[in-house]
Amino acid sequence: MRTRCGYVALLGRPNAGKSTLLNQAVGTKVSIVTPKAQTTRFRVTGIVMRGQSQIILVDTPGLFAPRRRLDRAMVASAWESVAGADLACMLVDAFRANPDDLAEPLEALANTGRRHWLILNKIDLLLREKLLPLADMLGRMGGFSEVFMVSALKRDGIDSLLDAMGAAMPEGPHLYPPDDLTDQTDRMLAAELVREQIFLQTREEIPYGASVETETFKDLKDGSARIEVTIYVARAAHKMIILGEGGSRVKSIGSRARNELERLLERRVHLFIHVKDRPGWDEESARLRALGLDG
Ligand SMILES: Nc1nc2c(ncn2[C@@H]2O[C@H](COP(=O)(O)OP(=O)(O)OP(=O)(O)O)[C@@H](O)[C@H]2O)c(=O)[nH]1
Repeated sequence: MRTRCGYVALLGRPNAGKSTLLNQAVGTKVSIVTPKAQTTRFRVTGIVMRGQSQIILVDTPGLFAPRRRLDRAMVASAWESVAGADLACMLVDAFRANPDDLAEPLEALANTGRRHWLILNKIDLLLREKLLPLADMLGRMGGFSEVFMVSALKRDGIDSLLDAMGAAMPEGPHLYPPDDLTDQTDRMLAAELVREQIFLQTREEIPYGASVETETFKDLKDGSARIEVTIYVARAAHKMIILGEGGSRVKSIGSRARNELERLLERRVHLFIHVKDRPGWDEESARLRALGLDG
């Protein structure tokens, strides 16, 4: 039997549920999930085997109107993922969908000339009578060749979606070994899990102004890992908030991130967190390059 392999770009407004879908598809956490919008900054791939098909899923930063430079870079990065993909999937939060708000990205997607599918997510929050007309309207607006209705959270409809994706991949050799789940390194995962905790444990603009980098990742003789990460914050005042009274918040960020890391890496982890302020970090092109988002 011939093998198939291809790239699927996952697109969608912030908070549509792309990371949740990616993690469900892969079967483990490869992308951080928070209730707040715009948490995805890296293009993370998840690799899913479906019979003879290898599906390489690319999670993209949220598509939204560019305001600051980092935002523009994130939007550009999302469209770049589409250009390199065999299939583009537009994920829409069916519960909060506003067709007017979607007109522009749907048109832009249709104009790429790539094969594109619509995935209506969060159907667990919606009655069927509301869902079907929405699917019909968006399906026509975006010229989608297929429309799927899923609940990424409840894993409803995910298997049929993956079966269809597998069958839609072009014939070709697999690009990754069959047991690879992602191309995200453990270094990147460590930084992302710390960033996830910043999103979960601080409020308002603080998480959006913070970036996290893994400085060292050492394998120790006893099988554990020694990891040092730095949290860069946009303002000195944010540093105080992230540290918390007597360092209590950064301790809590560190211990939750470490627990997650130990669970996912299946090894003991010693995690050290430094907090530094670097005003205007998100305007620096060097930092954008470090995030893989220059342009
Ligand atoms: N009820 C419900 N909630 C969902 C579903 N899928 C995702 N969510 C929730 O929606 C929120 C956003 O999910 P994410 O997966 O982080 O969304 P995202 O599209 O990756 O967001 P960005 O990182 O902002 O691009 C989280 O609180 C999820 O738990 C779903 O099928 N049903």
